[in-house]
Amino acid sequence: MSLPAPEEFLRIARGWADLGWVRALDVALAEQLHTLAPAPCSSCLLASVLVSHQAGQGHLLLNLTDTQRRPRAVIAVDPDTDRPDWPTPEALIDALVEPWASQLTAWAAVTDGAGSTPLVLIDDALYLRRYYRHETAVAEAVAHRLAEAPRLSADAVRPIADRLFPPADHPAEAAANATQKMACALAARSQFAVITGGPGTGKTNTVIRLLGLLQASALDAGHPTLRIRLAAPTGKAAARLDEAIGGQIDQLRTLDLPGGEALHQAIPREVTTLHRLLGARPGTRHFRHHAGHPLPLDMVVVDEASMVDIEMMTALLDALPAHARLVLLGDRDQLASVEAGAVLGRLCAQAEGGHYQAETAQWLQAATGEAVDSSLRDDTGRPLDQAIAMLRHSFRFDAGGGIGQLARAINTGDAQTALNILKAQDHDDLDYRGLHGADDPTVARLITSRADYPMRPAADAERAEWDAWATAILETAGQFQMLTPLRRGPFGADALNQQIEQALARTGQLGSAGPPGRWYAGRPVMVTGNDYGLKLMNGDIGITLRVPAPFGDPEQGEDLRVAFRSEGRVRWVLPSRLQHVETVYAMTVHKSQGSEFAHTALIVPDTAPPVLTRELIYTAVTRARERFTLLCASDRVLTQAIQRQVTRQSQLFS
Ligand SMILES: Nc1ncnc2c1ncn2[C@@H]1O[C@H](COP(=O)(O)OP(=O)(O)OP(=O)(O)O)[C@@H](O)[C@H]1O
Repeated sequence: MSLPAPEEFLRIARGWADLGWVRALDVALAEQLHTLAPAPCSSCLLASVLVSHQAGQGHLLLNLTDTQRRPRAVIAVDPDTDRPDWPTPEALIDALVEPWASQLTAWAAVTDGAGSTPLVLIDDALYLRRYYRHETAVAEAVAHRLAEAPRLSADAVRPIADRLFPPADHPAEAAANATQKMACALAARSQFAVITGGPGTGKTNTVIRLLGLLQASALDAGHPTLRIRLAAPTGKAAARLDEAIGGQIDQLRTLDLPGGEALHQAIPREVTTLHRLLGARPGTRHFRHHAGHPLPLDMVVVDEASMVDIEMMTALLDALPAHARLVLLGDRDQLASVEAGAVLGRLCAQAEGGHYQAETAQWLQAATGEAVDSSLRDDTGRPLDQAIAMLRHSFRFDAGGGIGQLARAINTGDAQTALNILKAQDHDDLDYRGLHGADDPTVARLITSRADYPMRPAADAERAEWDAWATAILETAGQFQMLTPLRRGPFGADALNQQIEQALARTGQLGSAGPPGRWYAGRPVMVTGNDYGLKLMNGDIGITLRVPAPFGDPEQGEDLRVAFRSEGRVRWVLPSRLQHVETVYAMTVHKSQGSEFAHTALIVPDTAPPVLTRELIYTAVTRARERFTLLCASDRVLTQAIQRQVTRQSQLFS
């Protein structure tokens, strides 16, 4: 077949949008571009629909060669959809005869980055200009920081590093300590560093020691201490880091570091969100801090960096003063942000192999007394590799534990071993249950049989008692979380939440199920957008409770309030003030990122949606601290998911 004329193509593309194959937004872009700069042929408009579609899938670019080679990897058409009598995207991609890139070069909407055209073509990578700009800005800012000479001499680092990481007795711990010590020194050496590792590998422990090292050496040299802020992409992740660091900072006191009390005063204990740090302006994409008004800081540490998308990373690098250090912490194997650009994944793509040059290895040995393993040496390693440390020993999941073994099998794509581990029933921390359809009562039973909630205070109790009660309830509710890959459909979070509400109503655990979104005592909700007025952040979880209003005065009657814990205290919010919340007996795995629960249960549906990937299953499993349950409707779907790894299209750090 031959390609249709541009106008006819746009009509076909609108049909694709009606069928849900692409977004209306993707077609609107092509229409707008064609109005501004008429396309010489429809292959140009096809490319513009696809590059926008790719952005919606989290990719920064459309690779033209790969798209022609494997159209289905870019746009998979649902085989069950009634096909119209017009061509599919795949058929049109197959019909391209002329070299696609040279057709695009002839279009006024495309340049190689010069000017301000909406599309940019670099070799055979087509970008929306916005993402091209972000990718270039992030790559340049990181390269600039990496090019700076080492900040600290190995001789200055050594005595402090030795105190920070005293020798451990147990061989496994001694090895983990040595890796953390090297990661800490590596991060101290340059202005940009990444510390990656799975759950409980000591990223936080290492970074707190890094802060101790930097502040102690500043004090030792008679310099002012660094102005440091700790941040995370979501409120929930910030709160979790906040809880984790207190004890680890206190441990520093026992290590006899230079600087004494002044050192402890110089270690920040508060964690903020990136939005707050940069000064988000409600309703705009702009921040108060940027290159023209940089952050008044010498160092920023970002935890859960896998959730940081390219746009946020650009904004952060833009707002950092040129001299400031940036340290990113995160698990590179976790799901990337839903937004475009898997920045941490790209940064750490080679982390497994180390790739440390001789100079780095010598510096590390001098700074820590530890030798870099020969398997991690590579004299052709890139400057970026010299600033990336990977922690490999988990203190949370012992080597013999089920969750740790399962996470490892998933990460290596070994679906058969993962299934064997799950089904062997010989790990106390794992549980596998078959699901017979989405309305299998097993799902609701996990919620209705939850631990009992603490006793309600007396009606005339003071506010402090209600706060303590709400805290205990939030803790109990936070012990278990049901996770699903999907939002919609029978196995999606929306349907599961309704099903669970109905089951709770049947067992008398709530008044009546009512329509979705109705407020009732016991309803757990998650905030889905930052609300600066209420001091609630995206990802914060609250629980609806019936309490005297006002507290301490039962005569006035009772009312529903949603209790949240934020910034170390309970915040009671009127339900009507919560504009962006959803019920979270079940939540999507994407929403669970940055959170952790004693027990999680993951639903694997009976068909494989594109979102069900290795990263998603790994993220769900590693949300569990003590116990993981798999509710599996199809072993085949689980196997396919573990074998499917997403590669976000991008040229960042390539
Ligand atoms: N070198 C070490 N020796 C002994 N215990 C350690 C060491 N490093 C970390 N731990 C302990 O292991 C646990 C996990 O450490 P940490 O919180 O630093 O890991 P993490 O990688 O930041 O975890 P997460 O994935 O939850 O962010 C903590 O209880 C910590 O005290």
